[in-house]
Amino acid sequence: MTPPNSPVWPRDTWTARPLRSNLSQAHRNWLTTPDSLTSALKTVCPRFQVKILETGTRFPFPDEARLLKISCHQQVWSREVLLCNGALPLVFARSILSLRDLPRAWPTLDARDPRPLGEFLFTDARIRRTPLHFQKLSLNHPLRVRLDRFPLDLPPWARRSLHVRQGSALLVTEIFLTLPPHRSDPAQALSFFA
Ligand SMILES: C=C(O[C@@H]1C=C(C(=O)O)C=C[C@H]1O)C(=O)O
Repeated sequence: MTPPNSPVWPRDTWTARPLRSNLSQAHRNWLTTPDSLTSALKTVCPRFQVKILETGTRFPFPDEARLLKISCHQQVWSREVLLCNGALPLVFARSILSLRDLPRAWPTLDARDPRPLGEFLFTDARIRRTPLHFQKLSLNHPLRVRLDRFPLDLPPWARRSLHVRQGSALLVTEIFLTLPPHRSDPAQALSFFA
């Protein structure tokens, strides 16, 4: 079921391995960065900051509702931000969580907290993260529509994973708008294309 008067929603084509596509090695490496994206960005962005775009309760997109096993008509806790280096937006990030889980499993989660979610998602031992999945967003994907207002100079690949705490899943989706400054750490040499 899709919300009333919604556009035609794209197929759900999330995959555990980005397909061979017009992806630069640098873009692939950033897309597959394990652990905290915030931590990785801070190593190359001297003026790293989170710009909160929107917080509140929203309807999930169909491919989000399917992953969270909820209805599209069930509102979720929602937070959308830009991860920036100074005034330059690097990553658009959208995090959603079923409202019924919020107080029990995520009692301290505050959508308006100016700190990056990554600062506690990767420090709380009770939170388990699922493997990253990827999708090249079609033009009519609702996330792509969200990006229309920002400069996008990369192929529109998104990554997402669940952060699970006490059985409740926070879905985090991220899209790189432009590549951060070059990283020289050996981790960047990682490639998931066997
Ligand atoms: C999950 C992380 O947190 C980042 C920060 C977010 C925020 O502050 O809303 C959202 C998604 C991530 O880009 C991370 O650092 O990996």
